[in-house]
Amino acid sequence: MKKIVVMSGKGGVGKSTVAANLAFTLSKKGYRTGLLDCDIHGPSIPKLLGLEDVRGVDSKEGKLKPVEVDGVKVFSMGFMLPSRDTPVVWRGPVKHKFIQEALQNVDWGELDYLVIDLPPGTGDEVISIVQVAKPEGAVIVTTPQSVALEDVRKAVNFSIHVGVPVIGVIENMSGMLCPHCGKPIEVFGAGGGKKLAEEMAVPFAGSIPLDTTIFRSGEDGKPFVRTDSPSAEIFEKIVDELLENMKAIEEELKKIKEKLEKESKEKEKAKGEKEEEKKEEEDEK
Ligand SMILES: Nc1ncnc2c1ncn2[C@@H]1O[C@H](COP(=O)(O)OP(=O)(O)OP(=O)(O)O)[C@@H](O)[C@H]1O
Repeated sequence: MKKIVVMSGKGGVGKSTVAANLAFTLSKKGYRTGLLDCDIHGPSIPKLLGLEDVRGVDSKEGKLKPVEVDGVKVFSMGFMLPSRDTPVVWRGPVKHKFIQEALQNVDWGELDYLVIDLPPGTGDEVISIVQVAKPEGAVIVTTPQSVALEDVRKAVNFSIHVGVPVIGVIENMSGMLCPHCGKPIEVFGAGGGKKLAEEMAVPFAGSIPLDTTIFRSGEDGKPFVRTDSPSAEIFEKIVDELLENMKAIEEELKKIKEKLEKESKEKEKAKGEKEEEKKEEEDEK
């Protein structure tokens, strides 16, 4: 099971929308997919998928059972909270324990991909989740404004620090088509995400426009990739890009690992030969 975390430098940029639709696109491509919402303070996945009333967990032999939505197995930290209106007022260690239990005890069965929706930012909870989950790739979601882009720098540096490769930066709410004249309007600007990704030498996966279909789908509890909107097609290409990047990074890491193993074996061999020579010299003496 490959784990992909979806993160953002700041809140409200569309991270959960991307996480949910990434999971449904992977499932559409034939992969067995799970979606884990790790945002304790503001779990949005239940709302985006019409699961707000799911409460409590159907546990099987001490395992937490995910809810299946159109072939995608979904589990939200929100399912474990007493009610959707209850704020979480736990201190760090309690939250860490809760996160650890949820991450280790969900009964996913056989999966190809697990998409993890992280809380916004790079705080304590994000560190806990990444340490426990050990993901293979990170997707960073941003919007074009400079305030959001500044936080992306932090998110990229965080990924580098914790050793999770960035498989793509996605610029969300990147312009919209005027419903009257059809011309593009750059509501929050555009292109900043791509520039920043280039600057920080991480892959850029694509831009998603500000689109009323995306907003409406979220309100109706349905993934927008299940609609016939142009944004669904755009998103499918973004997912292809993410998968290609992930594959390329995996191959690169495999090569590095093989090179290091070869070097270590050669070092061991040389060391053995040296010791042998030394022993022979001593014997001769
Ligand atoms: N491209 C878009 N076009 C229109 N609406 C969008 C788009 N992307 C996201 N939205 C809407 O913006 C709102 C916030 O999205 P979402 O919950 O995915 O953000 P988030 O970054 O996960 O937020 P949080 O920080 O609270 O977890 C939702 O109502 C969603 O439907």
